[in-house]
Amino acid sequence: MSETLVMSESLKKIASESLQKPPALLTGEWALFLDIDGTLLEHAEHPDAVSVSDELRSLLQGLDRKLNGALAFITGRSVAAADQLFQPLKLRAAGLYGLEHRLLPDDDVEVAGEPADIAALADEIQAELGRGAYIERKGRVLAIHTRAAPHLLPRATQLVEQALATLPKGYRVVPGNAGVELLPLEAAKGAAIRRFMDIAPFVGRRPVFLGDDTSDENGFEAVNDAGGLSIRVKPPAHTTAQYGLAGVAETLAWLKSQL
Ligand SMILES: O=P(O)(O)OC[C@H]1O[C@H](O[C@H]2O[C@H](CO)[C@@H](O)[C@H](O)[C@H]2O)[C@H](O)[C@@H](O)[C@@H]1O
Ligand SMILES: [Mg+2]
Repeated sequence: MSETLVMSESLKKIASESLQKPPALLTGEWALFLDIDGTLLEHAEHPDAVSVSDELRSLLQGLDRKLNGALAFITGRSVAAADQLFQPLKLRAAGLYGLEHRLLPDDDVEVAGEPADIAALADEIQAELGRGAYIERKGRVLAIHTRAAPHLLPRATQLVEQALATLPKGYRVVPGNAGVELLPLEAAKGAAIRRFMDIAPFVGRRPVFLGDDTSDENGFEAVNDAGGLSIRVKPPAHTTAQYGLAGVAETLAWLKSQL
């Protein structure tokens, strides 16, 4: 390895390690936006294999109360999937990277169907990758999970990238955690956060967003621009987040300290 490469690798490490833990701060002035997987929940082998403890439910309920409702999930899962996980707790939520919004905890969310071209693509990818990959079909969003067969990730990524040429314009490919996702351009966590920030009880507060993934970077930019606070869980070498937390356990401890 060249000396320059060694030096830049060690500089990257320092950059990531130098991210400070976030300060204690949640008062009535703040609005809290939370990613789910990898932030509140440790990753599991399969999307359906995660579970939510009663302790986490009460923590979220307590924070929601403390913030007078200015708390929302901002997740790549659908709102229905988030509800299923956290039941009976229902919170405000943006699902599918902001394609779905539940602005009030009890509102219904209209579930969009799967377009024919996305359905055909999902079938083709499943046939090509076989059972080692799990294709999560989320209407207009496709997640190809390769956690159980990591060697399939490069091919999975190639297949969705190739599909961009044949699909109607307006889709993009985003790296997931042990997988890759295909999503409409308008599905972006930053836009989802901005939408909440325009309405009560969020309006006028400063946003805080916690997330752990590439798709969360856009949310970090949105809260940075709004004078808020961005926190990356397990921060990599490069992130636009201002603060870092080492993992799910440290994130939950920080959230608890805000009650
Ligand atoms: O935005 P998030 O709330 O973090 O959701 C992102 C995706 O999370 C889920 O997939 C990831 O977590 C699974 C459970 O740990 C894991 O098996 C998978 O490998 C991860 O990629 C979820 O299934 C996706 O729909 C979300 O988009
Ligand atoms: Mg996540």
